[in-house]
Amino acid sequence: MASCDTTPGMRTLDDALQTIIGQILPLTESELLDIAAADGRVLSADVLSTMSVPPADNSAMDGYAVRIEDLTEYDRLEVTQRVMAGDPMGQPLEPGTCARIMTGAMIPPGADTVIMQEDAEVSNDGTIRVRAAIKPGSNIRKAGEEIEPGQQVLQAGRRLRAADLGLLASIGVGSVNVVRRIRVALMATGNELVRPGVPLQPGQIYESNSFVLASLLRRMGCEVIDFGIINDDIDALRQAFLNADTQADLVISSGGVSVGEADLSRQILAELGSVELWKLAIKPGKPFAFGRLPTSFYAGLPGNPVSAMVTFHQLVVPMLRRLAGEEVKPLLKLDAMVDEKIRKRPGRMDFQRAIVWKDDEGVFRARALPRQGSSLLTTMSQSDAYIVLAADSPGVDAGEYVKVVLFDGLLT
Ligand SMILES: Nc1nc2c(c(=O)[nH]1)N[C@H]1C(S)=C(S)[C@@H](COP(=O)(O)OP(=O)(O)OC[C@H]3O[C@@H](n4cnc5c(N)ncnc54)[C@H](O)[C@@H]3O)O[C@H]1N2
Ligand code: MOO
Repeated sequence: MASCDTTPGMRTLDDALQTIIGQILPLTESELLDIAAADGRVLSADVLSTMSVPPADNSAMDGYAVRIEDLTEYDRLEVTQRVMAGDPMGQPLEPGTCARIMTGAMIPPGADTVIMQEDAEVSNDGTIRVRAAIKPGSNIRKAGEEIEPGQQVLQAGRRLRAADLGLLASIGVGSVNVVRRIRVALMATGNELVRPGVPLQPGQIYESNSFVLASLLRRMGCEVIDFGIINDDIDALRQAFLNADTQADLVISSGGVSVGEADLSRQILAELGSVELWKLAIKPGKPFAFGRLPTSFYAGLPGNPVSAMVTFHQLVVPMLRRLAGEEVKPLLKLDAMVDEKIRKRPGRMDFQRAIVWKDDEGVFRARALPRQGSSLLTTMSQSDAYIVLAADSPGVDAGEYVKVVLFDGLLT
């Protein structure tokens, strides 16, 4: 029978997130940036359009601008003008005439419908005959049909995506106010750690967490202040925490948050500020700590590389979103069928690394990697999703459905 994880004092992930969201207030400082430079940044103010989009009625097709009633009154229409996209307004349409028009060109006064050229038969005498039944108003994009003056196009708290930058450009906005970059101090703790590039001595390992975390932080638009490796020495750690606190909005360390004799991070956090959370019912990531330093927040990630990533995704990303004034929404979870059984000990919510694909019948399938140790960084590199198993779940059998969170959906 599966035994339970009975670690005392473990908080659920939801409970922890509530504490974090409740304690953190969004930053209030902002900066004005060109829209190209604002990619991935968070708007600090609503953006309202001062103009109509499109600015004028224009053609959605290459063809002929006509007056719809002329189609019943005249067998052929004379092409009397030609309007291209970018041209000034054409001449008013006289009865029995039409305008050659290109996609994006302004509709001349009097015209109310565009015939696509495939529906027009062109004669050498400069007239056309319309071959198809046409609905009045066809192929015209009306001024303001997408955006009207005064309309809010983007809301404060929006993390700008590619389409948003285009949208801003389309209403003539060249620069926007965004929340200033969140400054994050990053440190890796542990006497065993060395940076790649030097040979390992017995007992040492290469430090990898800060490379992973710095990459994730930059993807979130943060300014990373890298404090490198700090030894398990109480004075060195205290000094690093104090320095980091003066420079950053959020201090993140990895390692040293568990219960071992060199696990000093929490001790220093308690001494300099307050421990608001410690020990979560998640696997991996149990020893995660959250608290306050004199002027910044602190997140203590477990040293195991997978634990550090899982806690970053589940807890640090919401912290960063909250600091930036974004709405913190639950992650989108998909249902996928497992093709092999998964066993788990009840007690902690489990984040198993998995491969996800769609089978020939269109069903999402997931398979947990065979090894799930929290020290195995290869499992993060070789997978594309987390299978999320509830704390009380004993696991699932082959053919049952599980919840999966795709790494792509994590936006980091
Ligand atoms: N008696 C107990 N021991 C442990 C418990 C427990 O509940 N009781 N929890 C285990 C769990 S779960 C985790 S997770 C780890 C986390 O411990 P720490 O956060 O204190 O991390 P360390 O002990 O410093 O390191 C753990 C592991 O990760 C390696 N590491 C650390 N930093 C890095 C880095 N920057 N890059 C690469 N690898 C790193 C480190 O060498 C250790 O092997 O505690 C368990 N123990
Ligand atoms: O929580 Mo630890 O992160 O299980 O390995």
